[in-house]
Amino acid sequence: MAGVAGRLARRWCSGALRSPLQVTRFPALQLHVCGPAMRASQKDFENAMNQVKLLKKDPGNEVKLKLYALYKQATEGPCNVPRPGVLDFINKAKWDAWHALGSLPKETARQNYVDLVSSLSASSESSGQVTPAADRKQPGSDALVVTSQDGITTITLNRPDKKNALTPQMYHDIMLALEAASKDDSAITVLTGNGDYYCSGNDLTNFTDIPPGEVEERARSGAVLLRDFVDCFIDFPKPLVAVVNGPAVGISVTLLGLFDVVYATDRATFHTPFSHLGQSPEGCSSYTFPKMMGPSKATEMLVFGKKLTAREACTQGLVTEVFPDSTFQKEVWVRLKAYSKLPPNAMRISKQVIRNREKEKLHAINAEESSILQERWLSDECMNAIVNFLSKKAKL
Ligand SMILES: CCCCC/C=C/C(=O)SCCNC(=O)CCNC(=O)[C@H](O)C(C)(C)COP(=O)(O)OP(=O)(O)OC[C@H]1O[C@@H](n2cnc3c(N)ncnc32)[C@H](O)[C@@H]1OP(=O)(O)O
Repeated sequence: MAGVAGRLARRWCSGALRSPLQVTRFPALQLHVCGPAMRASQKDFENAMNQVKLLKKDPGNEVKLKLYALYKQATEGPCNVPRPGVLDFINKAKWDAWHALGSLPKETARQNYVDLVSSLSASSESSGQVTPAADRKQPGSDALVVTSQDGITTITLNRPDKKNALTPQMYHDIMLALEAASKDDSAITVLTGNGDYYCSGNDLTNFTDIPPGEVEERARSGAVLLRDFVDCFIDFPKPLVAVVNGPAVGISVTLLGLFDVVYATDRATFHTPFSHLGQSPEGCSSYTFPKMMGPSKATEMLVFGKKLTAREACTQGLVTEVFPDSTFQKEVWVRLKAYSKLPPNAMRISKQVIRNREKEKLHAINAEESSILQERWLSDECMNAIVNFLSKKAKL
């Protein structure tokens, strides 16, 4: 079973449903799924398990019990374990729901599960996404969700409570997801965020808990990670689209210069507070930003940390188009679905013709920026800025 799906199923089976009155919070993500298939395959089933994780609205305990029962029936067959004791209310409710399915065949339970999830997803406020790609290697944590549908592979940052700040695990998972997306049969790849933020950049707590003797080594390995990460964006062979669903900070902004198209909600802002953090630009922005907006506008952003509105970012060429927040998801996904029907090889080749002109240059810039940043991470300015952030967080 795919990692995310497995974790989800385990969570459901092992206590997410803590009390019949307790509501499990689901991360907010707009989604829309295919209608019910005539006969659900194992892949459909795994996709459905991933979709449950992205439901915008909590489906309520009754539906969750139904999902639990169908999941158990589909994977283990009829319930023939002893009924939990009368005081074990939660497990008894789960057992009852499963037992009520009697001898329903596994295939039918699987189909019913898929149909139920599909109806929940369709009724959820939605736009244009999602069928997780069950045959791809799933990332190592729930902080990233990869889905594939309608010729579009979507990589969603899924740490909304931390404004989708990027942990080392997430950098690795994004690299894996890009690698898989470059080889799958989708025509377009999308990066987006779940929740009110697109991404708040590097997780600043990445700088904590470093033993004194290991600071240099951490800076060195951080620079290697950064370089590898950005290289994946430089080399990505298919059209890469950023669906910027909210404010973006730091590396999530600089990387936009390596995307082919950037769509933003009018609620988005673009902020690169590198000097405030004692750091320096990465993601090839020292090259792409001056190229797209001219050196002085780039300096305002990258050196003085001026935060741009979505409309300003669009005027500066960083954003392709801005949409009203109320229709953002709908309009963007309709557009992307139409683009994804274009001949994929032609799109891939056209992208490469554009990118190949400066690939070498971008790699060299990435290497240089990473090495400068490695030095910056060791500076007092940087250390102080991180301590500042962490003390505010700790309300010191
Ligand atoms: C190896 C590769 C290195 C690549 C180099 C990359 C560099 C960069 O990306 S530099 C940019 C780093 N990012 C930042 O400086 C942003 C820091 N965060 C903030 O300024 C704010 O949190 C905010 C403006 C993004 C949101 O403010 P607000 O709406 O007031 O929400 P909170 O501050 O309460 O945030 C909620 C929750 O999320 C945590 N959080 C947000 N961003 C980060 C982050 N970048 N790193 C770590 N944690 C973050 C925040 O601490 C709150 O957590 P709790 O207090 O636990 O609820």
